[in-house]
Amino acid sequence: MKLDIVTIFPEYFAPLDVSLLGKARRAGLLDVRVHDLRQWTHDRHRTVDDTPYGGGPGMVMKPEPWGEALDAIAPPGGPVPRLIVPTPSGRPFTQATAVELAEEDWLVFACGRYEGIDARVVDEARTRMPVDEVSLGDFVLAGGEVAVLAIVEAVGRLLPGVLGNADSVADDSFAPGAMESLLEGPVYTKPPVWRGRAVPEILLSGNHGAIARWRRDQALRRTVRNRPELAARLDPATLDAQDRRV
Ligand SMILES: OB(O)c1ccc2cc[nH]c2c1
Repeated sequence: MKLDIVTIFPEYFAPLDVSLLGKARRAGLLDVRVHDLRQWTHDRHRTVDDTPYGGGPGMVMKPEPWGEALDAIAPPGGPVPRLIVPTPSGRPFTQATAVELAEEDWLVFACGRYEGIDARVVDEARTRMPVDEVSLGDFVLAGGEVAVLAIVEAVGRLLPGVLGNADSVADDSFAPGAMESLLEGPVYTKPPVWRGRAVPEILLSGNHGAIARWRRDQALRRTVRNRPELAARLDPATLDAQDRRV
């Protein structure tokens, strides 16, 4: 998968050189290019923002540098990427979104700053590529960079070969299939007793069927407790009276 990231803070993406994603890049599974938006400015101050039409606080990112950046990265008439634009006003980014994006060959990320990017940039981009404006949640960051890091990690870990144990993806919270709308339950490792707290006996039993049932029950309990709106989506048959009580 090819990723192009456009930002005025390229240094934000140093973390993409470490851990899983760093290994994936070195293994050739991910081809990540980070671009400084200011390379597409032409004035002495390398200006990327200006005051908002209609008044109001803050500054807005100018369309010209973005237009030139997208033209340079994905020349019109050439191969077409999927443009991802993090914004607090975007559609919710979920595990299902990550799974969908992991199927793409080429993603371009636009990191907004200030009050956002001039709306004509996305409008114009939509005439020649798919554009997803996405939000990580009902909170506001100072720009799109942290959101892009999160999205790149959520998508990158789904690519074949990136995670050492591909099975763990299937057990993710929200993973399509058995775990959809379910939170992962608690996990344990050695020692068997730590500060007087023992690992649940069932996990030491070797009874894999019983362990699977216990884990699902724990996932259901945690989902009912922490995300009742997700639990409400579950088939009632999978939630018995005891689980609903948690
Ligand atoms: O919270 B966010 O995902 C986000 C994304 C982009 C911009 C641009 C300025 N503030 C932003 C916040």
